[in-house]
Amino acid sequence: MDHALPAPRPRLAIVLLNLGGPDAPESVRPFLVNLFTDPAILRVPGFIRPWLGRLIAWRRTKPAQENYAIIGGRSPLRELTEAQGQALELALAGDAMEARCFIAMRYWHPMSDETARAVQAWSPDRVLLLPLYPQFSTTTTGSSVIAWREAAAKVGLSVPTQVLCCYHSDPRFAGGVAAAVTKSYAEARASLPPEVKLRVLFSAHGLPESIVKSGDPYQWQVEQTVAAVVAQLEIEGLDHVVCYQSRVTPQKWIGPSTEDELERAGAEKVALLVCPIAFVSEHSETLVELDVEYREEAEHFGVPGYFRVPAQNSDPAFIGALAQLVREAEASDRALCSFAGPRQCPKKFGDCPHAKAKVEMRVPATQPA
Ligand SMILES: C=CC1=C(C)c2cc3[nH]c(cc4nc(cc5[nH]c(cc1n2)c(C)c5CCC(=O)O)C(CCC(=O)O)=C4C)c(C)c3C=C
Ligand SMILES: [Fe+2]
Ligand SMILES: [Fe+2]
Repeated sequence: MDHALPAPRPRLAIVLLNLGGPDAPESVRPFLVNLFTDPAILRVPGFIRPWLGRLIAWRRTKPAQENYAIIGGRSPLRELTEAQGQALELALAGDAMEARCFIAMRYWHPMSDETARAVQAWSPDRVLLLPLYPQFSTTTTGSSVIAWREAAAKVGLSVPTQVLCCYHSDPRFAGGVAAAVTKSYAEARASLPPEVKLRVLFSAHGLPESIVKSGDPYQWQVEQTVAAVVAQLEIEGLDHVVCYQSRVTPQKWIGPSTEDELERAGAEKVALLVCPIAFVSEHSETLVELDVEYREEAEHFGVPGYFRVPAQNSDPAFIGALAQLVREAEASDRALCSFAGPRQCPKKFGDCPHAKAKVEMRVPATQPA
């Protein structure tokens, strides 16, 4: 009789990349310092950044704390991301590889350093960096990948690593969003008088215009996502707009702003269904900015109805889409957005099968000490 044990399954460490959020009121300031001293966010000469970043963080602390106070003093992002990781592991449980999910947040715990140590201790055969940002931006995925590379180099983690840079027009991802929009649209329609028109605002996080002008593909990818979602919506005479929220610096940001769209809808007496299109999890910018601040503004402008599509969180359609993307990455023998070495910036970060466009990226090469 043959008693040979089956060969162990290859191990795949999936590192979910997200922004992170403060876990207590006293974490708000250091979280903001981490954010505003990131060269991908604050694009000023390196010698000014630590000072200016701390100053901006200091000024932003009180309003941010007030926002977090509305949702219990902390961001729900860690728990929601952990739940996404568990759901993804479960979805991949029957596959040929043994997949384990880890979380690397960019600005609050668990951050890349601690996660890289945990990944190293698990001894994976491969690593897949999977951003919880459907669209690539140098400020989000780009920054997280740079931080991961530095952390991996520090702990000597040198297994083959792939980056799934973006999935903005993935039909399964878009299908999940479309299903959520369809449901919310029907609910909103049912609660409105028939003569009141309903408009869908696809609201994405904004970016300073200068970042987009320097080659960041984010805005283009957001538009691709909206087109992919709308293509799957079967809503006759759909009225929809792409707009941008969460401006936090005085520079010019990309538009139209979600706030301007609230004002326009008020003037036109059109009801609104707001769909977050660049966030896959609920957090302060959906639960506070969209649900509290913008709702109040909509009322102020006389918008005749204000509704919101929930973020995906661990919705099975979203997790199923991620599982398929992981399988496709596994089946591919090259990095989806390849990068050469631990400190080397990719020349073409956005040039991958998912980006469907060749975009020269100018990603800051170094991280703050
Ligand atoms: C210049 C500043 C900022 C840029 C550019 C930016 C881009 C960007 N951010 C997200 C997603 C998230 N942002 C979150 C919080 C957050 N972001 C900024 C600033 C910029 N973001 C600040 C100051 C904060 C802190 C909250 C606040 O002060 O209002 C979060 C997490 C929030 C949570 O509750 O945990 C996410 C997620 C994207 C997608 C993006 C560009 C594409
Ligand atoms: Fe990509
Ligand atoms: Fe942000």
